[in-house]
Amino acid sequence: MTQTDTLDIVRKVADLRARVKYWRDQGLSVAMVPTMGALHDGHLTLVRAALEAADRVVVSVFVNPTQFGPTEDLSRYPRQEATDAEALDGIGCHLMFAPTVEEMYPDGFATTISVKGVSEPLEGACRPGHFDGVATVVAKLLSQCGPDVALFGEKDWQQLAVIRRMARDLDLPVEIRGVPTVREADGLALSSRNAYLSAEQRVQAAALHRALVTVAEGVKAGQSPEELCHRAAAEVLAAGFAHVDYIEVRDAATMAPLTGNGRPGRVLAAAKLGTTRLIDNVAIEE
Ligand SMILES: Nc1ncnc2c1ncn2[C@@H]1O[C@H](COP(=O)(O)OP(=O)(O)OP(=O)(O)O)[C@@H](O)[C@H]1O
Ligand SMILES: CC(C)(CO)[C@@H](O)C(=O)[O-]
Ligand code: BAL
Repeated sequence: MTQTDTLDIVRKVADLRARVKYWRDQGLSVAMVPTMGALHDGHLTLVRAALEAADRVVVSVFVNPTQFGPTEDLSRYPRQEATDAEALDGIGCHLMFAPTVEEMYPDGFATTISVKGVSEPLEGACRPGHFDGVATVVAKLLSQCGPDVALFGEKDWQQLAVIRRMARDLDLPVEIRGVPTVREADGLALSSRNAYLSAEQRVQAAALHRALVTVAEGVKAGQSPEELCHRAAAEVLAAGFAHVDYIEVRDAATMAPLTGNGRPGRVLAAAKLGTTRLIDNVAIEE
């Protein structure tokens, strides 16, 4: 098998496995960054961290249909593989794994991974079945690639918590690493879905992060989380958002309500700006 300095693209699980075996035979370590493509600087930050973490980096680009609800944006989700490949090549990524839906879910596919507890509230409650789709596809990607380390963004904090739980529960031989959220100058978390926003909405969008920071600071100062979250939701609506799905303070690892037992907390939110659903979260500093 040849090994070039430029990015290679494979679409078959067998080809991914062959490439990883080739690297393993040379004693090289492997990192994986799962994505749904439409890559932005948040993704590229994960890839740069992966390049620091291992000798070889695989980025998967797969818009996973099973994590989208029937009324969600699967058909209009941005797809731009050529641009993604160029961006990955430009920063020294070694391999892009871009399977088809048939390759990932062949006829007769019948298995779902469901992570209880941590996947149930917040995103799990708003998007029924979403985390089953995420957990199942991430388990498959990790099994197909067999990396030493897999990197995920803290922007999707609950997703990271679900994946950590799954990896522990299934004894997956991989380190799950979180990477801090990359933000625009006004605080908006980079997200592929930001591409849906109009110029006016793009300005309004920063209100979500501002509201989360206010809640986190208030909780740290000893104010009531319920009152803070209630006020934050009102601020977000006043800024132009159409609907707040949730703004809540939770245990950072389990997503259970925070009980003041000294465990780290997180403020998490999802809200709709026009038809675009944005999510974000911030830490409650100790
Ligand atoms: N701003 C960001 N900072 C850090 N990581 C990010 C950021 N945005 C996305 N990621 C991470 O990149 C990985 C792939 O995410 P994904 O392809 O869904 O992109 P996205 O921008 O989150 O898109 P979406 O609009 O679907 O939320 C995930 O681990 C996600 O948490
Ligand atoms: C982890 C993931 C790639 C699984 O499809 C997706 O949920 C995402 O991009 O965050
Ligand atoms: N970044 C999370 C993937 C999703 O919203 O489906």
